[in-house]
Amino acid sequence: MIYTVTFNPSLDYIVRMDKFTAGAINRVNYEQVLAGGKGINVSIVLKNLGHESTALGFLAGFTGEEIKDQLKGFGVKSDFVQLEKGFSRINVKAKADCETEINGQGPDISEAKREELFAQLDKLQEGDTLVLAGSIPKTLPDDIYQKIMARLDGKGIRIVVDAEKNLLLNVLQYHPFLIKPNNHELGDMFGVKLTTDEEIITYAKKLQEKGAQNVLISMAGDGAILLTAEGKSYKCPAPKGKLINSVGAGDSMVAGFITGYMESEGDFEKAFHMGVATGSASAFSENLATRPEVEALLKTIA
Ligand SMILES: Nc1ncnc2c1ncn2[C@@H]1O[C@H](COP(=O)(O)OP(=O)(O)O)[C@@H](O)[C@H]1O
Ligand SMILES: O=P(O)(O)OC[C@H]1O[C@](O)(COP(=O)(O)O)[C@@H](O)[C@@H]1O
Repeated sequence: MIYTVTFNPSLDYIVRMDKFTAGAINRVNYEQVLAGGKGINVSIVLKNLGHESTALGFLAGFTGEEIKDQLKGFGVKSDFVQLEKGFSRINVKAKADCETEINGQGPDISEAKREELFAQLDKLQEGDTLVLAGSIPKTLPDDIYQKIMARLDGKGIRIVVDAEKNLLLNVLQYHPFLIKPNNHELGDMFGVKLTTDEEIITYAKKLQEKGAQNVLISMAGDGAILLTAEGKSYKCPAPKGKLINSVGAGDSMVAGFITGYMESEGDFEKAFHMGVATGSASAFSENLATRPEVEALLKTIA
């Protein structure tokens, strides 16, 4: 069984306008409200690709209700811990000549509510896959993913982590099966700007030295690089297409990789190609990738 955890789910308010001017009234010509947050996006894309998962995490308020309803609409199973105060955040994605994102901070999560999630995770079994993805509300300590991995250590659960900076660095000692920073996040972790593939591979290897098994580095329109635990490396350019909405492309890549890995019974190159095709299929679409869109792009890669 696959479980995704989103500590800080969101409603993504996606708007388009011809021009965005800071400090002025901007009127939009397109708007959409989508359930989001990294683990949630992974669950939606897994479902689109034909795989069941259960979305876990925390929801609050009227926005939380909408997120739950949208997931139901997608046919995604969920079992969120309900918070009594506050509301799940709203993340604004403003697309004009350039993209501006304003991500909310999210509700407080008490110790007792955290324990409720931990109790759910204690029920995971050998062979399960767990995706820990996205930021955490400011009120939580940034060793929370580490605490979860320590708790599940040795149980034979395949853990995938998609998070930034310390949240990710802190878990490496527990040997996550897969991590997926993008090239900018990888550079930020080491305080450097990475420009060439060689530099990216050098720093991705440092994450392996710190304990990560397989490291997938996404590079938006430049495709991706995979370093496997067995010491192999793969590079794949992104398929050609028109960029429409890159929100959720990284999450889609994670879902595609897991799908490719399961369907090929552990072939990393196939998983990698499926990941790239799924990321790009989402980037080339208003909504998250569907299976036919992914299959069409996969033919251009593999
Ligand atoms: N402009 C684009 N053109 C083609 N593919 C894209 C584009 N942006 C993203 N992708 C695909 O989605 C994957 C993940 O995108 P990226 O933006 O690197 O992730 P994140 O959203 O985590 O920053 C890329 O490796 C690529 O396969
Ligand atoms: O948890 P974070 O890092 O604030 O990111 C949340 C945002 O990331 C997304 O999950 C999209 O992520 P990606 O574009 O990296 O795939 C949005 O749905 C959401 O608004």
